[in-house]
Amino acid sequence: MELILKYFPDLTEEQKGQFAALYNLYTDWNSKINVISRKDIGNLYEHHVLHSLGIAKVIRFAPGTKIMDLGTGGGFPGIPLAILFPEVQFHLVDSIGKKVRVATEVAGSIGLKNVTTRHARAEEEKQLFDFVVSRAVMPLTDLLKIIRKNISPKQRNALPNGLICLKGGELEKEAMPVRNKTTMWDLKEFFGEEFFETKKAVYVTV
Ligand SMILES: C[S@@+](CC[C@H](N)C(=O)[O-])C[C@H]1O[C@@H](n2cnc3c(N)ncnc32)[C@H](O)[C@@H]1O
Repeated sequence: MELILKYFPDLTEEQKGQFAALYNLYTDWNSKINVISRKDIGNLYEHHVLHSLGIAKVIRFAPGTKIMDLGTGGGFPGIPLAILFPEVQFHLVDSIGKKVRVATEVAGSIGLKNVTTRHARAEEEKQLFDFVVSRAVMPLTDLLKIIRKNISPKQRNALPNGLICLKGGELEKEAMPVRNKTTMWDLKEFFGEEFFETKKAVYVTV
């Protein structure tokens, strides 16, 4: 929790309470439904919460922005981002129902009003969004094929609408989209912990 304050010092008391509550909630839910590797639960704040918030270091979403988290699992990166941006709407989608249930229960327990969840394949989702975010779901080019239909033509942020993904060191092997403008940030520029040494945020306009 101190780790979140180290990089996001301006949190309100409500946000601090919400981030602090995640530890017990995820420890409890993860013992019933596996959404985080069990040996990694002790690293919840560094490997999952702070990692998710890497997206907030590359873009500050404007109030009213609509975002889909594709393949959210237990709620990453959607739930940490929804805590940080209470005026932004997050729609968390996953094809595995019991994982979506964890995301729904955690969001409800901490009183998030800006989160909706859906048990579906993202291919079935018809709503429009300004951005799609995603962590550890599928290669960029596959994500782009699925979300082209979901990106709103209306712009309300400094960065044009598109896809923002969290990626690990495997990115070198991945094909980069050629027709879209792609920007990459090393998360080690923002976060000093060794875990972030190879982690990247990738933004692709759609
Ligand atoms: C490795 S998990 C990552 C979960 C979460 N994003 C995280 O970082 O903790 C990948 C998730 O993507 C979901 N997924 C894969 N393909 C999907 C699709 N086409 N539509 C919706 N969810 C999908 C899986 O069900 C799984 O929960």
